[in-house]
Amino acid sequence: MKYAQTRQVMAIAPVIPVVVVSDAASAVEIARALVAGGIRVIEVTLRTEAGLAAIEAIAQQVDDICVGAGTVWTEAQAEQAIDAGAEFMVSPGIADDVNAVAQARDIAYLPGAQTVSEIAHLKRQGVTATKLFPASVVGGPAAIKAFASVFPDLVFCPTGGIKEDTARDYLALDCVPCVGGSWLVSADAVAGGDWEAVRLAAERAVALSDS
Ligand SMILES: O=C(O)C(=O)C[C@H](O)[C@H](O)COP(=O)(O)O
Repeated sequence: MKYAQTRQVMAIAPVIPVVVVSDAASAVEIARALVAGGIRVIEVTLRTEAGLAAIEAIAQQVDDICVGAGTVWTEAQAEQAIDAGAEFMVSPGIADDVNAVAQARDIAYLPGAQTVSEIAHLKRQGVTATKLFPASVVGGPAAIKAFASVFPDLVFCPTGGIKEDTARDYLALDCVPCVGGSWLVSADAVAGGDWEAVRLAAERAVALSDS
């Protein structure tokens, strides 16, 4: 069971941008803008029809970015995402079937958890890194501190409700190598094709790791 890859993905940038795309072409533009701003990782959610095609297009057309699939709930989705070129997978909650695929295919995986019991379940499955979702609702940095006290060997990627101005509070915790968030790629920027706004948001996100 190898989960070292998950921590490698979490070490790429202080933020894993979570994107919801409506077409593969704009996904490629988004990924290029993120790379131009210094963020070399992207989580494309499978919440839209275009998600898989977007992962494939980014994997084939954008250099120097680690592309992953988000909102992965089923074994079939996991297999399809990996076949499309996903290098990591993320689920908002526990999805044991997806975890089994991640282990069988030796790919980085960040399953979500909300409670101590869910984190304990994931730990029993061999998971050493979890997405905490929705982080702001679950209790923010204070909650993560409390979770970390009973799971000192785990790391967290809090996601959900985190913005540019609150990310630093999470990243200040030793057990939080990165956060996830959709704020870098706003719906307005995508609708207007404003890739420069995405690049600038990525640049500001990189700066979050400066102490
Ligand atoms: O689709 C998934 O797999 C999710 O778990 C949900 C996303 O991670 C959140 O939508 C990001 O949260 P926001 O930054 O608050 O928008």
